[in-house]
Amino acid sequence: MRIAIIGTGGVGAHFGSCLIRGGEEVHLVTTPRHVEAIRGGGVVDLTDEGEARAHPASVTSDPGDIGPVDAVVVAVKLYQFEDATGRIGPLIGPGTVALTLQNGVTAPGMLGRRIGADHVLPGTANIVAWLEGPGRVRQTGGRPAVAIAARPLGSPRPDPRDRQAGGADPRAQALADAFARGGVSARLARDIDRALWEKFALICTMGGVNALAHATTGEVRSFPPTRRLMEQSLAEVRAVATARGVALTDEDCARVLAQLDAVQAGSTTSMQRDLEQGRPSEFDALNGALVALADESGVDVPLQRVICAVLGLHTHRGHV
Ligand SMILES: NC(=O)C1=CN([C@@H]2O[C@H](COP(=O)(O)OP(=O)(O)OC[C@H]3O[C@@H](n4cnc5c(N)ncnc54)[C@H](OP(=O)(O)O)[C@@H]3O)[C@@H](O)[C@H]2O)C=CC1
Ligand SMILES: CC(C)(CO)C(=O)C(=O)O
Repeated sequence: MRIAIIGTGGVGAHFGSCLIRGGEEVHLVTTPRHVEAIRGGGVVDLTDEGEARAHPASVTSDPGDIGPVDAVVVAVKLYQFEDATGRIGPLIGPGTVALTLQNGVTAPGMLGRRIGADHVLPGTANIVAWLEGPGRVRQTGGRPAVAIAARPLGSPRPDPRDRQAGGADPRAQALADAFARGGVSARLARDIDRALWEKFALICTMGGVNALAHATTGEVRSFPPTRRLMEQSLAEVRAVATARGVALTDEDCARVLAQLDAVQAGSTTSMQRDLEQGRPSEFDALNGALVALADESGVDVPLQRVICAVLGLHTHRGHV
């Protein structure tokens, strides 16, 4: 498959390396500092298994150098999204699909407004990865996973109770197969909205409450007062999801809580790490976006407001 990846940070560089090693024709679109490093030595991918080097078919800052591809994977931060996708045009042909892997629920709609909903496959990434330097990525915590919408954003939503309705789009299947060949656990999601909101609940809670408490997930979950904040955060996200037509069930919420209980005690999130290291962070596009959606829907989310106020102050000050 001919695949372009926009952004070579934690997510883009690791998945890029996997897709290259799985045999796909991978083109990377990234910032000049990564272009230079990757042209010189490939993508250096550091995992618990050791170091691997992967050489893409091309690496550039200009999508015009690549032209139309079968699939685009958008792997930039939410605050870089509009800028990075503003130049996506040359990569999109009539049959191209573009996968969004951002946390939160806003990226698919933003991309759909730009290139047309029929081209957009919303997705989620379950991975712990970060940049160690230009072209150099560290991934840890076991085999990463992606969930890819079985059908593009513009498709009518099949009734989730009807197992026969609305088969998978062959392009979504081909992309999932490519990830799987690269060693990534890949599944097609018939109800991607539910998957996005579940991940949103996890990230607003783990990232938001951890950063508010300046603590790891292990500390937050084992101290009863902060554990109650975790539970309150999940309940707030659930209320907003329900108001917006995505009725997360008790089982969905129990699954998210079980994930929070299962991650390694020292775990943090990418947003939290960015905040703690004084880098721009996605809190405004995650907990902040949740508050905006809650306001639109008339839902009260007092804890999310506190998280946003405190993290806003940290951002203003430049560090946690
Ligand atoms: N990291 C993780 O473990 C996880 C992250 N996510 C989500 O995935 C998304 C990506 O996160 P992550 O990989 O951590 O982010 P990173 O900050 O590590 O990577 C983003 C990359 O995009 C590059 N970039 C910035 N602007 C552009 C542009 N205009 N065109 C092309 N490339 C550009 C950046 O370059 P430069 O380095 O020069 O700034 C950087 O290399 C986020 O929405 C995050 O929430 C989801 C699950 C886990
Ligand atoms: C919580 C986690 C690690 C799950 O993939 C994540 O999404 C992030 O750090 O941004």
